[in-house]
Amino acid sequence: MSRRASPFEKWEGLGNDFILVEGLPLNAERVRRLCDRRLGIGGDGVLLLDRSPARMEVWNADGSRPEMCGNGLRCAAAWLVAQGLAVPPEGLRVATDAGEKRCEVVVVEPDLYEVTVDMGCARLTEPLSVRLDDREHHFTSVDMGNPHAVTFESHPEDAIDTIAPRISMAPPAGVNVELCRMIGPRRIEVLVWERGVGRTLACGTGACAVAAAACEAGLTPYEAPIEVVLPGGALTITVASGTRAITMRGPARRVFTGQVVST
Ligand SMILES: N[C@@H](CCC[C@H](N)C(=O)O)C(=O)O
Repeated sequence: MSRRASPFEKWEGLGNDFILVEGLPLNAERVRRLCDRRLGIGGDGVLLLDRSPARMEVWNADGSRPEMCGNGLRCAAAWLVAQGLAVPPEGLRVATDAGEKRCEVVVVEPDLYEVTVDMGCARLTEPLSVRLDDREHHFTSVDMGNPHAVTFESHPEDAIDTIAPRISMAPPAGVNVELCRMIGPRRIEVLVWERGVGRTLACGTGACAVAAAACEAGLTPYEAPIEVVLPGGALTITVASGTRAITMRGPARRVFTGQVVST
């Protein structure tokens, strides 16, 4: 039996880590094996990338296919630049299942990049209320291409591991859950439970959804940079008033390279 080796790179954005591959045939089972932290490479997801035209396809660690990934997109854009792709003056355009996104990539040091992304417009959808263990939980639903349930209600300390996984199963397709606390006029602390992954150190689309929900609730102003502080670090998010068009700025780092070996 012949063994084929395909190159991969491992990248992370605030500890949200991804296996980046090009031209590797994927299915749910293969993605689960690649993302397994003991039996595979380990990661919160796999990003299948094309250079020309630039495109990112996202897979969650459980083998499901979300529409969009903010931290992943910063990694994908930085990867394209690291491959030597010529970047037009107006920035890089990367196609995703949630539409084309414009990215600006700055090299900070070898293997570390700062990426600013036009994430498109946050869309507020039907609020979500869930009754669990005799308590009603209220969430602002925000569509960033993928679905988010955001709350500023106070919760017990373990809620991210106890309540959030149950909320994340909300029909029809599940949601990413963000438990938030204002810690300054333009600073928000957030814990994330990601659909198809579990608790992660950061979520880019989640940070955008949180900022949009906070502006909508009058907790922080539109048009000014908001610092969203996640366990893995902070992202800077700006929400335009009216359109709710969002920009996200944060790091992307190449961690290692290797080969996927398969028979
Ligand atoms: N980590 C991501 C979001 C990845 C997709 C998400 N788990 C979903 O199922 O929608 C981000 O940085 O945005």
